[in-house]
Amino acid sequence: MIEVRGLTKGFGAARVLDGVDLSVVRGESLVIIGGSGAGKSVLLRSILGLERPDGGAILLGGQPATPQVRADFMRDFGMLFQNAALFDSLPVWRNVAFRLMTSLPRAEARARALDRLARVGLGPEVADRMPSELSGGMRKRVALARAIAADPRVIFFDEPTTGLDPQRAASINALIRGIVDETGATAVTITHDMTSVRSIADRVAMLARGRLIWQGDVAAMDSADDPELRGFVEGRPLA
Ligand SMILES: Nc1ncnc2c1ncn2[C@@H]1O[C@H](COP(=O)(O)OP(=O)(O)OP(=O)(O)O)[C@@H](O)[C@H]1O
Repeated sequence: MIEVRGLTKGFGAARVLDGVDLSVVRGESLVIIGGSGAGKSVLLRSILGLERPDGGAILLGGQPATPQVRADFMRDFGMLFQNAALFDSLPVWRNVAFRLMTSLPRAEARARALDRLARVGLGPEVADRMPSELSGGMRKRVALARAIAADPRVIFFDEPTTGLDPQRAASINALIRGIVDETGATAVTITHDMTSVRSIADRVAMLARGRLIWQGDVAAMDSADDPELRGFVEGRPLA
């Protein structure tokens, strides 16, 4: 579904990505972990075409990511941004239906929005409220409903649990896993929340020093002996 080959990207003298190789297989849930500043966002932004890599290649659905290939790919993708990124001037249902409004009549778009809100545990009474009237956890749910509004085949989750208490984080993790299982969508998540990793991932890739230093099934993570991965997973203080 997504293939990254030898990706490099630097800012000034700093080389953030130094030859990243990554394959995301259709239908899998891949979680990319790594410390703050490791380059997770730069990698995600490069895949999305928001960052211009210095070198390497990105393939989407097996084809080099030309503007046309990227445009086709983007038609089928959903994204949950770290800060929810809702439009403050639009009521909740319009936020959820945002991408549907051009292709569906208003009443159908609203019905779809209500369905997706129900899917993430929010009742119809939330639909006409403004984002500013919601708690952080509810805003994340609305953003999740928006991400799945158009039945995407690929969904990106950027730090989905940041700023949530452990129980609300657990419900977002469970929702994400449920959506991936039910829809068969391919999911790519970046996070440093190990609880998220264990709830969401089929496979884990760890980014450090500009490279993916470990990749494997989530079940293999705890028995892997890579010292950097061990330190991260166990939350050991940095030397
Ligand atoms: N536009 C930019 N200009 C200059 N430096 C940048 C830019 N974007 C990212 N960087 C640098 O690239 C490095 C990686 O940043 P990135 O945001 O990808 O890290 P991250 O792994 O997502 O971290 P976090 O977990 O804290 O969000 C950082 O050192 C950052 O300062």
